[in-house]
Amino acid sequence: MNLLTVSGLFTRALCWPVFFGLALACVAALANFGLLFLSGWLLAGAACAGAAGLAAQQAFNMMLPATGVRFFATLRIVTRYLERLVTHDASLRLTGRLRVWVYTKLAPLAPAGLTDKRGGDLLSRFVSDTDRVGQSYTETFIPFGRAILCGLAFALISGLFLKSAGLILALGLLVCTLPVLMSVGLLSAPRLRALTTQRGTFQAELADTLAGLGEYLTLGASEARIETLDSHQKTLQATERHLAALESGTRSLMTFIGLLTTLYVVMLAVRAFHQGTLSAPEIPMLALGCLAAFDVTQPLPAACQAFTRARIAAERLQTSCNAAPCVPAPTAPAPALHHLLDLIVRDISFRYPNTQHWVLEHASFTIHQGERVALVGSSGIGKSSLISLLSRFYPYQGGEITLGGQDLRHFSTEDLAKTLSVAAQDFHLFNGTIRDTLLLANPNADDTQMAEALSTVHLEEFVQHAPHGLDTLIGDEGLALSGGQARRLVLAQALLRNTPWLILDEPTEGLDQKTEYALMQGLISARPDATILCITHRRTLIPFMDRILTLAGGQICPAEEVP
Ligand SMILES: Nc1ncnc2c1ncn2[C@@H]1O[C@H](COP(=O)(O)OP(=O)(O)OP(=O)(O)O)[C@@H](O)[C@H]1O
Repeated sequence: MNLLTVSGLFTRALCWPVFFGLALACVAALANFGLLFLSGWLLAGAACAGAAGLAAQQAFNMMLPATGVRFFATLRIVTRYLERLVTHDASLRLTGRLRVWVYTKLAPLAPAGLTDKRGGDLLSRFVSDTDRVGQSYTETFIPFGRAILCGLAFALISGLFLKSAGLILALGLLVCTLPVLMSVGLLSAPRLRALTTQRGTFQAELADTLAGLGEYLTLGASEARIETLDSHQKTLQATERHLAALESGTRSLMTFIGLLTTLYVVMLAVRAFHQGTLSAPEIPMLALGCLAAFDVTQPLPAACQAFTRARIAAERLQTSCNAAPCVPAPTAPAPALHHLLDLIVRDISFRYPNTQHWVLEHASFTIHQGERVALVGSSGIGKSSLISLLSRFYPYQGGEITLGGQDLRHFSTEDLAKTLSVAAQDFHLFNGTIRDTLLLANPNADDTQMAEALSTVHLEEFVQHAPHGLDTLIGDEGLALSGGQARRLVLAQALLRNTPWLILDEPTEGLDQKTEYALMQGLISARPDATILCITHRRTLIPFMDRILTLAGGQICPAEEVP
């Protein structure tokens, strides 16, 4: 994606508002020019008539130009207001569409494609970069479009009164827009690129710091962390200062060019007056018109920097969004499943992307529908990795997995989620209420179903005593819950989804033996027909299972002849 392909989003959705905004911006600039142009003529005309005696004073028509001045003043206010309204609305809508587009590109990359990215940096790309690209139309297209169109119109209008003045004005505007802006563009580009990287790093560091604040405090590393953040901030500020100095310096240079041009126009006008080709009131009229004309060049240095920022942001979004998903989405719709949802893993080999170590090597096993199977094995042997494969988070390099007679590769993760519920070991709880958390798993669940699921995982009493019952906030990552309560809430989510398969990764970790026993009993009586694959290190869970599979050396023991 670059700014041109973003214009695909732009042309489809927002073509008219943006062009309407440009038209309004041009009318506002023309009204400003007309106001000063006419005011200059009116004041000088009135002064000349006053000096020429009573007859001239009475002959001078004050009303018509004064009405014109009022008209231009009102038009300028109204069109400026409307322009802001239309262009900001267009910009916000474009940013919104861009964010949806970026989300649809990023979502299929998770989780495998995002493991090497920092959360804060991704957030910065998702929020700031989309903002920059979304606003590029109003921050760059409008000022440049207005400067070109109105610059031409101002030169033409001035040229109608004095040809040479029109030419000089056009030349002055051209010098302002071309060489000056090109140099500011070239000088700013490396700093803007550095600024984007520095800001991304700063936001990533800040996000990490906030997420791990507790750990930094307990490890006594908070001071060092603050110093790191402070130094990042100072670097950012230095780059921003440099860019601001460049922008204001350019604006001053443009003002200077504007004044020189005006001075030259005045000299030309005075000469024309002496030659009798221009009236006296037309001299200040051309001078003020010339000054007003340079108003449209003032936003251009900022627009130039905004364009470079947007281009860099578009490149960064392109890098993030154009990565191919680690697990390609199936091209055909989800296949029809057999009545029996047997899982057959045949000769599977798997290693993580960019690693050499095989986690699974020619592993085979079968789990029939309705079975309850424990998966055991030493820490780090690959049990959770196997679950990730079943959830289609990672691709496997060899072998075949079928579920209900269909190749797992033909399912999207969304289709698979209708059959499998996974209560993972490294679960994530969003900040919200207990109700929000449960509704996330099943948006149609009513209070009775939620109460049943909570009772099965032995959280009913906890929720009853919680300050706001189901509407109690659980905090970031379930911070307001104990480890065991958080895990049981995740189990309640899995139960509420009511899928035929339940995959539980260490479901009773952090629970005392009595609660563990009661929970497993409750779970099995709540879902007697569910097929359960349960990863566990705990011997106490084994009696609840029909059989045990052991993962060792990348293979499943006992080795099975898989059909
Ligand atoms: N995203 C990843 N990228 C690269 N290697 C990984 C990744 N996740 C896990 N691993 C590696 O794969 C191996 C298996 O890890 P896995 O989490 O599946 O083990 P486990 O059997 O579930 O361990 P535990 O019982 O401690 O939870 C480990 O060596 C681990 O370092």
